[in-house]
Amino acid sequence: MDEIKVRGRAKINLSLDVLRRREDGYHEVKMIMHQVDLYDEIILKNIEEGIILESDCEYIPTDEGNIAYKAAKLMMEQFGIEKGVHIYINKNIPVAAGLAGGSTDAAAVMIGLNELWGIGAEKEKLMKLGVALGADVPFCILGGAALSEGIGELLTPIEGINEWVVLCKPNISVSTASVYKNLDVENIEKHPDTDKMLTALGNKDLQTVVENLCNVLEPVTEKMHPIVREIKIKMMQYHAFGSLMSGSGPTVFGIYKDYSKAKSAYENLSRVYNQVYLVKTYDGRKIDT
Ligand SMILES: C[C@](O)(CO)[C@H](O)COP(=O)(O)OP(=O)(O)OC[C@H]1O[C@@H](n2ccc(N)nc2=O)[C@H](O)[C@@H]1O
Ligand SMILES: Nc1ncnc2c1ncn2[C@@H]1O[C@H](COP(=O)(O)OP(=O)(O)OP(=O)(O)O)[C@@H](O)[C@H]1O
Repeated sequence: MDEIKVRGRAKINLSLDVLRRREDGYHEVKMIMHQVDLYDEIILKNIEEGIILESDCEYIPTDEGNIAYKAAKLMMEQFGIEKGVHIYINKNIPVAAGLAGGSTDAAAVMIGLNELWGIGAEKEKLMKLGVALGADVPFCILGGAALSEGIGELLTPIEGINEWVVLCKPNISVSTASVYKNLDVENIEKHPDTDKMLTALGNKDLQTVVENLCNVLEPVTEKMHPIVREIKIKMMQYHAFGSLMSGSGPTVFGIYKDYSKAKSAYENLSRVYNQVYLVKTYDGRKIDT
C-alpha cells in the first residue's frame, strides 16, 4: 500500500464544564463530545524521506506549524520510521471554529500512518501519544461520542444521538487559549449537569439532552463576540430543538429533529453567514476511510 485516504471529522460539545485550573495553566474539564459528519479528507502517500504538507486551504500552515505535520513527525519518532510522507489536507472544516478542525487532522494522520506503515498500534496507544499534540486529539482518534475528562485525555465512550445538526460560524476566529484565560473558574454562573445529560443520552431522551445543553465557555466568548448570541437566537427562531456554542467557539450548532426544519434553518442562515453547514451527527461506527 502506497497511499491511504482518511476522514477527519469535526466535533461539537453537547456540554462543557471546567472544574479547575491546573498549575501548568491547563484546565480540568468534564465534557460531552460528539462527532458530526463534516470532515477533512487527508491523503497520505509514501515518499523517500521527510514530511511534505499541502492543502487546498490557504489559512493553515504547511510547515511544522500545522498540527498534522507534527502528528506525522511524532509517529516517525515514536515508531522509528525511516520513510517519509506527503500529506494532502482537503479542508472542509472551518479553521479556529471550536470544531477541533486541527485536532481531527492530527488524529487522521496518526490513524492513517498507523495503517500505511503497518505499525499496528492499538487505538489507546495512539490516544495516549496524541494528547501531546492537543487536548482534543485523543477524542478525535476515539471518534463517535464520549465523556471527556482530565484535560481531554480521559475518555469514556457513550451512546450518542442520531440527529440533524446545523453549524454556523460567524466571520471571526477565536483563540482557544484566550477564552480559557478569560474564564473566571471560581465564579462560573451556570455549570452543566453532566450526569443528567449522560442519563438522558443513555435513555435516548432527546428532550432532556437539549434542555441540558450548557457550555461554561459560551458566556466568555459571547462577551468578546456578541454575534455568537445573535446566531443562537436565530437558530432557535428557525426551530432548532436546542442550540449551543461549540468548544471555545465561535461556531454555534443547532440540533434539529426534522430534516425540513434543519434545511430551512440552513438556507436562512446561509443568506447572512458564509460558513453554514447541514450535517448529521456521527456515531463513529461507519467504516469509510
Ligand atoms: C475547547 C475544547 O476544544 C473543547 O473540546 C478543548 O478543551 C480545547 O482543545 P484543544 O484546542 O485541542 O487544546 P490545546 O491545543 O491542547 O490547547 C490550546 C490552549 O487551550 C487551553 N486549554 C486547553 C485544554 C484544556 N483542558 N485546558 C486549557 O486551558 C490552554 O491554554 C492551551 O494552551
Ligand atoms: N491542520 C490544521 N487545521 C486547522 N488549523 C490548523 C491546522 N494546523 C494548524 N492550525 C492552526 O491552529 C489554529 C486553531 O485551529 P483549529 O481549527 O484547530 O481550531 P478549533 O476548531 O478552535 O479547535 P478546538 O476546537 O480543538 O479548539 C488556527 O489558527 C490554525 O492556523
